[in-house]
Amino acid sequence: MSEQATSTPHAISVRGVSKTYKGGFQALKSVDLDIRRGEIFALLGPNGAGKTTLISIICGIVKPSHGTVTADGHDVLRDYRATRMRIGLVPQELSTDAFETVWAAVRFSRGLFGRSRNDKHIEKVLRDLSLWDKKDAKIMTLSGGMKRRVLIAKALAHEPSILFLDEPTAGVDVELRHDMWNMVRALRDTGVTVILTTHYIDEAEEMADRVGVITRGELILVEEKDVLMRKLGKKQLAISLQAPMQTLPEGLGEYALELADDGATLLYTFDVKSEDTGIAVLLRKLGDRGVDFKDLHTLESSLEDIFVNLVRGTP
Ligand SMILES: Nc1ncnc2c1ncn2[C@@H]1O[C@H](COP(=O)(O)OP(=O)(O)OP(=O)(O)O)[C@@H](O)[C@H]1O
Repeated sequence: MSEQATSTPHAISVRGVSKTYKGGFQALKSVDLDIRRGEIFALLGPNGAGKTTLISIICGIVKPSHGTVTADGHDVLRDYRATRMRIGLVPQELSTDAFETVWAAVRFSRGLFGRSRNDKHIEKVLRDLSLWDKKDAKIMTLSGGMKRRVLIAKALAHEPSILFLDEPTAGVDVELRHDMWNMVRALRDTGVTVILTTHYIDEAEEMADRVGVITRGELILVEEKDVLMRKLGKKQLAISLQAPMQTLPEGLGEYALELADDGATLLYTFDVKSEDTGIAVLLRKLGDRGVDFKDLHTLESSLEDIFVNLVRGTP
């Protein structure tokens, strides 16, 4: 998809960024990436792929070996204070200011980025994150889920326009995950650009406008989520057989068929884009060969299937 020409710069622009750590390990290899203003961008990748390294470089915390990063058109290293003020970062680790109250910790975070005191804003952030009734509680007394909310509140205290969430729902229960997703969507609706890293593909499938896949330090794909699902998604017809089969029926080599469920199901993979799926003829040919079935249904691949194939290098 072509980038729309606009006079305003992208929220984030990464150009030719590589990172080799001391000791010689190359964690990133010439990454180029533009994050559009107001989108939710999910960065997916297996363990050790380079996600945290990339985020840390974008936030100006880690220095790239090569390349440049701009936030709202400002270089993140040369103009660190100006860019850091625009960026909120919710790190993976839980907060360490255990003895602070929620209110004090969040208010302090605002000051760190040179913003003047604004108790009204802090109150709004705490209310939006359902933390208001915990404002005087010491952080150590909160549940894990509440501590995560405090991390988000701290990241939002200085009114950033770009928010990074590094594995926002790692290890949280299902209910809290859904709350998080709603919070992130609500933020996007207020105009905040959101970049999240995740291991959970359903999280990206649920929330992201665009998806980037990083593996072994290379950004191998950036795509609109819907386009990705259409382009790389497969559809399958699952044919439940009356009698299980050990081998595929003869003479149907032109069809992408495989047996599943110990031979009780015949799976036919067809092209989503093609006009003619070939299903009608296949079913007739199966009938001609005496293959009876009791049920038919279609299956669509998930983002997870697509991701696994991409990372394995067999899209
Ligand atoms: N300070 C460092 N010095 C040397 N190697 C490092 C350093 N930080 C990270 N690495 C290595 O760089 C690679 C990428 O790490 P990174 O944390 O960016 O991956 P990740 O995609 O965020 O992984 P995870 O999902 O496990 O958090 C890993 O192999 C890691 O061991």
